[in-house]
Amino acid sequence: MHKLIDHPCVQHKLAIIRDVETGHKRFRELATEITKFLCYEALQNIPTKDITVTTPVGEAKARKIATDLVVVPILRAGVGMLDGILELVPTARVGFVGLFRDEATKQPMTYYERFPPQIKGGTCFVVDPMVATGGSTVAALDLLKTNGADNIVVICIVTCPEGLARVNEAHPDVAVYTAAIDERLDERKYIVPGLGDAGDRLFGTPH
Ligand SMILES: O=P(O)(O)OC[C@H]1O[C@H](OP(=O)(O)OP(=O)(O)O)[C@H](O)[C@@H]1O
Ligand SMILES: O=c1cc[nH]c(=O)[nH]1
Ligand SMILES: [Mg+2]
Repeated sequence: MHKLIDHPCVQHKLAIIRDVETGHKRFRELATEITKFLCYEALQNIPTKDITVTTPVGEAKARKIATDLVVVPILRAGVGMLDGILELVPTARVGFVGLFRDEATKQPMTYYERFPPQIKGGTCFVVDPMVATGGSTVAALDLLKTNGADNIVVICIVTCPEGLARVNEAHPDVAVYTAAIDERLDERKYIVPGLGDAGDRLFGTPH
């Protein structure tokens, strides 16, 4: 399952973050701003509990979030989405998956994993700006599930049909929230038109 967030505010920011002229400072700011909108949408279906609060005037029926939230950025580029989620959900816990895509084989290589115990029973948000072949996302989801997570949502900024199909085939229970579903992958397995190398654009490293 996937959900494309087509809201004008998201699409306006997406237009700027895609632009090759946008530098790393503005790119980082936009990644945070876009992530906040995507996270807001992804939070729509999290468990809540009914409570009663006493206002100065009377008793009000109310709802509070009733799940532990764990954000899991995929290093490195996923870190660019962490602040946006934490601004929206400051109490979220944070786990990390370190993965990079081998330049030659395009296969994800895992170099780090660290999760809080609340991935079991809580709601996990895996964040990475790009779901290209989907290999990195599937590897992160495999790791999380092996460690006991069973309620996971993916938030990305740009994906493509191939990546969505791969994630959906391996993990049909996981919803992917995205600001864009682009046309295709090129011969280097970059998303076209995409936004280039998200990690390099976020952190100002040369590609
Ligand atoms: O869907 P895939 O085909 O697996 O590609 C997407 C992955 O590639 C990028 O990371 P990269 O390997 O460049 O690592 P980095 O974040 O350290 O730059 C991106 O941030 C995803 O993690
Ligand atoms: O288009 C792409 C594909 C993989 N990783 C990126 O950063 N961008
Ligand atoms: Mg990169």
